[in-house]
Amino acid sequence: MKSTARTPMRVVRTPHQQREMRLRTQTSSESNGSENIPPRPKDPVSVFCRVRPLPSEGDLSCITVKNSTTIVLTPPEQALGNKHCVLKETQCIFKHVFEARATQQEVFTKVAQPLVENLIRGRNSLLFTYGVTGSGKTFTMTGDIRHRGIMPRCLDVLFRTISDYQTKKYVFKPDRLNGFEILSEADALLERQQEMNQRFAGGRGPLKRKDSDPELASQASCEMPPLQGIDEDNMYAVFITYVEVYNNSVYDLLEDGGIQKSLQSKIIREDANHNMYVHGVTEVEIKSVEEAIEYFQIGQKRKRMGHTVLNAESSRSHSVFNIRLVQAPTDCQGENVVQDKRTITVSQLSLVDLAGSERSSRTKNTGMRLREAGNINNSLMTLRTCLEYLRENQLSAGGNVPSKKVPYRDAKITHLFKNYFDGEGQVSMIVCVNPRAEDFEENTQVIKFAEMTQEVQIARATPMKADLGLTPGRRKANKLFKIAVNNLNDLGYTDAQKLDVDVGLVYTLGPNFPEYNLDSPEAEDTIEMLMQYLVQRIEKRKLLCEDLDARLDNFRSLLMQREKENLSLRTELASLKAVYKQERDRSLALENKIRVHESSIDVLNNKLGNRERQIDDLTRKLRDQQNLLNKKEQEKEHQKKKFDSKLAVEVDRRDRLHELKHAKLQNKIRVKDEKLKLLSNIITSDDLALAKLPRSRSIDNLTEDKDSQQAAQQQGVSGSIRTGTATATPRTDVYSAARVPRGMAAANRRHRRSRSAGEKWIEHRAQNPVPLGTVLQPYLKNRKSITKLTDMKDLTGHNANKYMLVSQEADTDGDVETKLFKGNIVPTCGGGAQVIFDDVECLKQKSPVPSPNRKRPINTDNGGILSNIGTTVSALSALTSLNSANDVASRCNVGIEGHTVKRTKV
Ligand SMILES: Nc1ncnc2c1ncn2[C@@H]1O[C@H](COP(=O)(O)OP(=O)(O)OP(=O)(O)O)[C@@H](O)[C@H]1O
Repeated sequence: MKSTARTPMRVVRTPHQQREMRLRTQTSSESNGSENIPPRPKDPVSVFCRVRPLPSEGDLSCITVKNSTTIVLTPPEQALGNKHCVLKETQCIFKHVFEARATQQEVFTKVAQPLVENLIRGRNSLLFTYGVTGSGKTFTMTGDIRHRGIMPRCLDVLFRTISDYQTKKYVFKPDRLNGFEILSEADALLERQQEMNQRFAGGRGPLKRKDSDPELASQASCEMPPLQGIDEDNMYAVFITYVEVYNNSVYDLLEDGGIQKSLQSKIIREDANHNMYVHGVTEVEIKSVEEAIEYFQIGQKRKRMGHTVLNAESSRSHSVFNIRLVQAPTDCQGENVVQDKRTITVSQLSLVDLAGSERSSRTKNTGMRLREAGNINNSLMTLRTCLEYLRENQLSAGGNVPSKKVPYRDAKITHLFKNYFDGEGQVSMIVCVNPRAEDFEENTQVIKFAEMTQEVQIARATPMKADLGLTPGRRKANKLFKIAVNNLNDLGYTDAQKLDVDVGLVYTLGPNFPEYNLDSPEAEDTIEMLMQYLVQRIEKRKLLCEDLDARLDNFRSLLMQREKENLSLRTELASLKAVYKQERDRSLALENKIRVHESSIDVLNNKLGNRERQIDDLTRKLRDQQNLLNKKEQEKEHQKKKFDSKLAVEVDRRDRLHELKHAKLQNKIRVKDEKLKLLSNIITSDDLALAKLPRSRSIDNLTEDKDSQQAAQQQGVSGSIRTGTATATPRTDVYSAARVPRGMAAANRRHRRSRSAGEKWIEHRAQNPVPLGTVLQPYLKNRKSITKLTDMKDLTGHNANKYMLVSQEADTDGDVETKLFKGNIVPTCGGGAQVIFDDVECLKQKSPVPSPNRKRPINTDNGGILSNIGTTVSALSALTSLNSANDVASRCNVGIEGHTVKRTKV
């Protein structure tokens, strides 16, 4: 188990954030005019001058090194003793002047070593060599096998310094945006394996180098002491890029994939920290100086091949060799890099070997060479212009003169180093001069430019380290712990290797830790004490391990038991799963069936719906038919009623006719009987003569009366009644006056009542009359209803003086006609009574169902219920039919005849 960091982490700002804050602070202070915040420290460009030895001993020198900082330029004429020379001697001062005898080591120590120290401390630096062709720029920067230049020495001293603090390969990985990301140990291991596979497969990958190249080894070995100032708690990795700027195009010299690809021009971009970089450049992680030199040589080779293809010269291009140092703090155990990208610090040392700066007129170049020279001059002129503008801007800062825009982008080489001049870092320049007289003029130009450059101020880079609040010296403690473990292992404590690193224990042992070095006596004491503690720890660990083993055995047996149970459960589970599968299949099949049935149910439901709709339609039709049938039935019933009433009327009429005939025959018989009686009386009477005439007359009259009455009845009731009414009275009067005892009973006038006196009615009507149901009803205040008039008492027994015969008839149209025959009951002298009709009322009730054959009466405003009331007797004769008259007459006759019969008996 690895312990976690005990010290709480502080909020850490990345270098970029720190730089941004610093720039912001500076901007605000400048804009506010505040003088509280001190201005950023600036250093001038460090310009060194190196004078190479004269190419040949016979050459005339025009440069004299006066002291370590000053040279004197002497015109060649003057050097030859020409007293009239126009040009004067010029004296130039530099930071340091290396005379011809100066060694590569001296140059490195003075110029490049501080830059490597900057690199280790996380600062950026730029070093470029400037001078005419053949002045020793490449010699100074690269050197040869025997005289190693600045670049290999930088790499050598760098690797010597960081050798114990290097990460494994691919822990830091370029993100192709000029930044880096941190891979975990596992990912880094995977990358390493892939690289190895590629190497064995012989495919694309890093260089395939020989393990020991004596030439390289000699070039790499400088035997310089490591530099101071390294952070021992950090882990480091070195990356290199090598590009060439030729004809204002940038080429990647380390790009894999053949010369054609290497000759593809790259573009320059700005990263998140405002640093310029070549986009897509090959960035190689190197772990030793030999590896770096080997890559450099590969680059050189590609450069030469490219120049052959392009028919160019090596001195016509600018070479940029970048050394990038990536560092990040280790974790609290000092073991691995903290997996936080923000903690990474990247510093860069750019070593630039510029092309020769001679004029084309002197070199007498033409064509291609002239164009090259033009480009070179242009880029160098741009460099010169940029530095001049920078100097002018810095000199006029705070004044009223507006600052000039520095034309970095006019040339690729200035564009690439824009951030050094504009931002921060350290810039150094070595002006290489060939002291021969022929180069006097160019040297003068170069030296003038170099002098001017010294006046350019560059902001000093401040070291930017991510402070995570971790204990310093943790890596040293880790190392001490591992030394102690190794020692114990050598002494036979094999368990010591199993101990986890405990840096806290190391801290507790030494009072001055971590000030002392690993090879100091204090460190040895610490290791001794550490070993003792670790021995105790190992013993305790052993005990604990034994206990753990016992527990493990127990646990194992328990585990085996559980495993067995698990196995049986698994078997059971498998069988259950099989059952479950079957059940699931069955359920799926059932579900499918259900789906099928559901769909068929849907179909049936649809059909049912259709059928129900059809049933509804048919029911509606049936109801219509039923209604039609009912109507027809009603009509039929109506017709039936109509015919029934007709039939009843007909039957009634026949019956009445029959009765009339019967009555007629009886009358005839009676008349004959009376005649016979009279005749017998006559025959038997003594006073035949006296009695003969009146009797015969009386009989004749009676006979005539009967006959005329019957005739009248045959002709019509109304006529008979009218006749009766008109004629009967005088005839009765005659009887009452002359023959009251034996003739027809005369009306007793004394019993006649006035109309104003109380009337008592005999209402003679059928047994079940048709109800009138009308509003207007005959008003009879005091009445007695009878249905038959069979006896005299029916007429006289109720003290009635009014008689009303109610007759109801239905005609063929279904109308009901009700007739009220009204008369006075007049007592006769013989004790009988006679009815004298004096009024007829006719009530006609129209059928509500009109007959299809019947024409509506014109006057039907009152619903045809009551058409006429109180018609007179004279009008009645015109309105009533023969049949009804017969009926009334026959019924009236009953009363009359009854009286007659009685009278006869009396
Ligand atoms: N300080 C020196 N000591 C000894 N030899 C030197 C020195 N400087 C240069 N030379 C020699 O001079 C020759 C030309 O030097 P070099 O190629 O470095 O010049 P250069 O300025 O790089 O030329 P170019 O601009 O063409 O690249 C080389 O053979 C080199 O060995």
